[in-house]
Amino acid sequence: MAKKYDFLFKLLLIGDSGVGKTCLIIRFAEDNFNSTYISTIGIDFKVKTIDVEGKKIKLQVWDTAGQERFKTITTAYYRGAMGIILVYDITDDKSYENIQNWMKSIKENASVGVSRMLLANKCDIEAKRKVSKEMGEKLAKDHGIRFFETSAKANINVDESFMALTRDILLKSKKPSPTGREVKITNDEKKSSKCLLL
Ligand SMILES: Nc1nc2c(ncn2[C@@H]2O[C@H](COP(=O)(O)OP(=O)(O)OP(=O)(O)O)[C@@H](O)[C@H]2O)c(=O)[nH]1
Repeated sequence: MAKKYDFLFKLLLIGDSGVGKTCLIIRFAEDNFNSTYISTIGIDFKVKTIDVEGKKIKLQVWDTAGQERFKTITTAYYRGAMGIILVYDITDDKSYENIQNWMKSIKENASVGVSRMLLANKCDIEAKRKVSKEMGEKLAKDHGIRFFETSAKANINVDESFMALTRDILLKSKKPSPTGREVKITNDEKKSSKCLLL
């Protein structure tokens, strides 16, 4: 059977528990939102194929548990990621401060040259904002990465941010670099699964 995509990219979302990683993925992959909070256990993923610059890109988007107790499991997935999305919650300043620790974790566990992006989620709840847009922009600039304020709930900048990161990876994959490879997907990986690896 003919392959239905030109590239397969693995993306990974990290950030403190409750910042909205799962909701961002569900909004992106299924255009849906649920306000019931079910904390991710270990790791999970969803798949979506998008068109970028005339190429069919299959995205395998990995959702990690933000809770510290799953750190050993989740960091094991950093290495295979071609893009890592760091997420904080604009109503939770601790989640913003912790981005530095998540950055450190990338340095320790991810492949050199991985594309990174910073998302400030829950921008629909302006009344409870604790982290200004400027603070987010500065943090992203300090690390030389893209930044978006997003809302999984109100569907703000979700597609745009995933598209931008995918475009960055595609650009890199056209040049010879450690991340510029097409990865194969196994049959077991083809369907989205719920809460793997305890
Ligand atoms: N208002 C608002 N609430 C959101 C948004 N995104 C997520 N939430 C809510 O925040 C809570 C946590 O969302 P999750 O997506 O489960 O958070 P998570 O980062 O995956 O959490 P862990 O799995 O524990 O790491 C849920 O109650 C969501 O409904 C958003 O953009 N706006």
